[in-house]
Amino acid sequence: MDYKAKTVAGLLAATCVFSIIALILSVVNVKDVFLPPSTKYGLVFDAGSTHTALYIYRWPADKENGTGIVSQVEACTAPGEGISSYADNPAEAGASLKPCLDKAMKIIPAEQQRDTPTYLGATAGMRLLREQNSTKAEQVFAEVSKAIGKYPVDFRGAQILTGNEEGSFGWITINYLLETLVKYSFAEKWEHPRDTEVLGALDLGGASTQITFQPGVTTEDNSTSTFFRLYGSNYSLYTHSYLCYGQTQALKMLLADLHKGNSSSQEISHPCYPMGYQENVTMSALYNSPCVRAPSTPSPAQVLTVIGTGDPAACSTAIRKLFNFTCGANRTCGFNGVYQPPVRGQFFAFAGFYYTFHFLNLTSQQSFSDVNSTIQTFCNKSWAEVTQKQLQLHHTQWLVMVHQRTSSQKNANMNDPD
Ligand SMILES: Nc1ncnc2c1ncn2[C@@H]1O[C@H](COP(=O)(O)OP(=O)(O)O)[C@@H](O)[C@H]1O
Repeated sequence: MDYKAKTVAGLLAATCVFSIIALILSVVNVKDVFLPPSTKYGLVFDAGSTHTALYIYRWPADKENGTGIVSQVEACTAPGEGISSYADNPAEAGASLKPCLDKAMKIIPAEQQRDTPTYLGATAGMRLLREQNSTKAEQVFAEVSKAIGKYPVDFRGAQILTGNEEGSFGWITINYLLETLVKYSFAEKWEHPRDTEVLGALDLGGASTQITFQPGVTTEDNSTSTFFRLYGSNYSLYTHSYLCYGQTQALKMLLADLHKGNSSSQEISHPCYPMGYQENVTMSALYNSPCVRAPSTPSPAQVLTVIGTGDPAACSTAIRKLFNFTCGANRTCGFNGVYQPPVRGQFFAFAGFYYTFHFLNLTSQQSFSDVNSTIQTFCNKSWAEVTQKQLQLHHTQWLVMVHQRTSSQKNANMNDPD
C-alpha cells in the first residue's frame, strides 16, 4: 500500500478535491445506465472555505455495478476566496465562478454540454455563514445558482454538504484513488480487490476537520454512522466533522483565547508565531466567526497587535487548551466528548495535512520521530528565517502536531511505517 499511497499523494495534492469524485459517483443518475455507451462529462464545484475550484470529470456512460468509474479531465481554481467570503457582496460570488465555467465550455463538446450534470457542493465555510446569518447564506447560494444557470449545462443544484457527507465523500475518494474499492484487473475488468483493507480518512480543512473510518465494532451513535454500497460492496463507516477545527478557524480560536487571557492589553503575545513577527488585527476581524465568542463589550474598530514569541512548548500548551480530551464513562471519544469507536487500520491524511507535510518535505512516509524533529526545528526558526510565503504553513504545523499527537495517543496509524 505504501507505494500506492505515495503515488496517489501527488494526485491528491494536484486535485485537492477529495469529496468531489465521491459526489459525482454518488449522484450519477440511474437513467444514465440506459444511455448508449459513450463518454459523459460532469462538472463539480468544490466551494471550500478558502477557495472554490471547478473539476471537470469524464466517464464511460455504461457503468460498473451501479457506480461510475470517473477520471478528472481538468481542474480550475476560481479567482478570489471561498464563496462564504462574499456574504456582503453575493453577486461577486456568482461572478467568481464564470472564468472556470468558460473554461469548461471550451473543453466539453457543445453537443454534450446540455447533458453535463453540474453540481456545487459547499463545505464548512458556508455551514458557518448559515449559522451566523442564514439570509446571507441563501443570497450567496442564489447568486452562484444564477451564475451557473446561465450556462447550457444540466445544473442539478447547489448545496451545503453536511459534515457527515464531507467526511464520507473524502473517505470514498481516497479509497477510490488508492484502488481499495475497485481495481482494473488483468482480466481487463473492474473488480473488487481481494485482501485489500480500506484506509481511514483524516481531512484537515480550513473551517472543519473530518475523521472517517471503518470501525471494528458497531457504531454506538447513529449520528456518526453512515452506510454506502459501492461497486457491489457494502461499507459501514464512522464519520465525524469537527466544525471550527479546520486550520483557519482553529487559529482564530487560538488567537481569541490568547487575547482573552490578557484582554486589557492591546498586544497579544503569540507563542506560535516566530520571534520577530508582528501583525495588526482588528477586533471585528478576530471575532467575525461563530467559532469565537466576542467579548461582552465589543469594540470592533480596536486594533490589536500580535507579537510572535516563538515558544514551541507554550504554543503546544495553548493549542491543547482548544481540545477537551475528557470522555464520558464507558465511552471512547475523539475530542470535545464526541463519540468515536477505537480507531482501526491505516489512515490517509490529506488536504491541510498534505500541504503542511509537503512544505516540510515530509510526504515520503517519514517516521513519526523524523516528523516531530522536523517540526521542532522549523518551530524554532525566527521570523527572519521564515519568509512570508512560509508563514501560513508555519501557523498550521502546530495544529498538525496536535492532531498527530492526539492520533498517536489513541493508537491511530497515520501511514507511519514505524
Ligand atoms: N495550495 C495550497 N497550499 C497550501 N494550503 C492550501 C492550499 N489550498 C488549500 N490550502 C489549505 O487547505 C485547507 C483546506 O481548504 P478548503 O478546501 O478551502 O477548506 P474546507 O475544507 O474547510 O472547505 C485550508 O486551510 C487552506 O488554507
